[in-house]
Amino acid sequence: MGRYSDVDVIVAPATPAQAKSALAIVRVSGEGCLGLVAHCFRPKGKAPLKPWAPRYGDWMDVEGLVDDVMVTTFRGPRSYTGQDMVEISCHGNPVLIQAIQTSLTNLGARQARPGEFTMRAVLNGKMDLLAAEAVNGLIEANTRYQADLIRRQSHGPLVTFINEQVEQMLQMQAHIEATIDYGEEDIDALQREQLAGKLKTMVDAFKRLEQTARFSLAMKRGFKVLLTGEPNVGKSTLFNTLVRHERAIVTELPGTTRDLISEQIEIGGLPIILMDSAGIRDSNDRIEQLGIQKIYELLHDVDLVLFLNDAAEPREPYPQLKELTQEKWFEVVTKQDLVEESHVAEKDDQMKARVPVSALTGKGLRQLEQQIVIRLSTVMAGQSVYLINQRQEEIISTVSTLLKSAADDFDMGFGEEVLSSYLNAARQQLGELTGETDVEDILDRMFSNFCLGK
Ligand SMILES: Nc1nc2c(c(=O)[nH]1)N(C=O)[C@@H](CNc1ccc(C(=O)N[C@@H](CCC(=O)O)C(=O)O)cc1)CN2
Ligand SMILES: Nc1nc2c(ncn2[C@@H]2O[C@H](COP(=O)(O)OP(=O)(O)OP(=O)(O)O)[C@@H](O)[C@H]2O)c(=O)[nH]1
Repeated sequence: MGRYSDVDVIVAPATPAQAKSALAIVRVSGEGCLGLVAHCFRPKGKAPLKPWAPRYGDWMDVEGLVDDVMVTTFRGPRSYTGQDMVEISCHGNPVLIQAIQTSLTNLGARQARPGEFTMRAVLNGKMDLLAAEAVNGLIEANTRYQADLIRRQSHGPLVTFINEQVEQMLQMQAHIEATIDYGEEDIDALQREQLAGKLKTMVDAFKRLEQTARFSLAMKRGFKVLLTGEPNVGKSTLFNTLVRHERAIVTELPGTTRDLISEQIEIGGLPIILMDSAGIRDSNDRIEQLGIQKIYELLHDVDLVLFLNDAAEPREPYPQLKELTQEKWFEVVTKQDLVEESHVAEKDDQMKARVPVSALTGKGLRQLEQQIVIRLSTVMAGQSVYLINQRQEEIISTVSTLLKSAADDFDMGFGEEVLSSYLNAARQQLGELTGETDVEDILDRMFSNFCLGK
């Protein structure tokens, strides 16, 4: 079990310990915890405690009655941690929660470290590292959409993907070994070409996976969507309409520029930081002040740009926009109520869509929101595997770089053994991702971010 002893009985509140609430749960895990609990808990009635069946009774400490509680016992290995466990459900008062904990630490239990219950679950084979990270992700999720993504991921698609890739790498390496061992000469050109082809497929797969991290990050901090366009096209009006139309999420918005008015809303389950660039585009003076560079930076910093165009006096989109990738911006034709229907020309290609709206009548708003969601989730389209946190992102990014270098070096004519050593390094990284190598180091770093009692 390495330096992680799990013989200690650990105790921690699994619910907020500093706030008052109707109920609270104190969690206990470890060999002998049922005995400790027997010292403090007096169930009503004579029947003995049965595992997995909650019982009502009194919790006592040396001073007397602490609280009337519900106690559920679990018998290892059929528990969350895989050990004997107890859950004490008491009244949600910090004083009572603390008293229950103290009554147990006085008997020899110790306060659990953050994430230690889940760490034990990993060490006891109840879940793998990625599933444990998903538990934390679930607790941190801000929207239902995000929770769903994380839950789906925790069921193993990432592990399956990694295992498949590692298998491929091993096959390539076995192939290389075989030719190095038995062949008097180098691998022939055809075999090199095949290896290069496989490597390229692998590089692409990891690149796609790497990009999903951007999406997950945005799911946490919000997707930045910027409204731009000439003065008077209706930016502020559309901004206000979208904000009122959707439930506004009131949170702090770190990192948004002062010159921008912004508001966090939710569209189609995606958290969105809607920004009105009125402050920037207001007058030519301000554009001069801020400099073209600033606008460039802003356009590149946000996830999506809506170029608003007045239906009655359409203009050419800004040249800066045309330098962005196609999925990163689209045109919104405003004030449709002022023009004939025939002006509403929709383009065929979805990525070149021009969305007609009227903030006045509400026409086209649904389509606009749909288009925003489509654009923002393009990274995820057709992708069943994705990354949910920074640790995963860092590892996949390293693997991606290693494979890219391998492909480049191989193209430049380096030998197969060079390729093989890149693959070794990549497999080592992937082992860390799933927890096959260096588990304890990873556990240390990973679980320090968890909630107490989890
Ligand atoms: N009261 C309570 N609610 C909770 C949890 C908990 O631990 N306690 N959970 C904690 O995350 C979540 C539910 N997840 C759980 C996962 C596994 C087990 C568990 O005891 N598993 C055993 C026994 C399964 C069985 O009875 O068949 C096992 O896996 O062997 C319990 C809860 C959310 N709600
Ligand atoms: N008929 C009609 N008028 C609109 C619509 N949207 C905005 N307007 C009007 O257009 C004018 C400009 O709207 P704003 O929302 O202030 O435009 P803006 O782009 O934010 O303007 P600046 O703050 O100067 O950049 C106002 O008089 C609005 O009432 C619309 O959908 N239909």
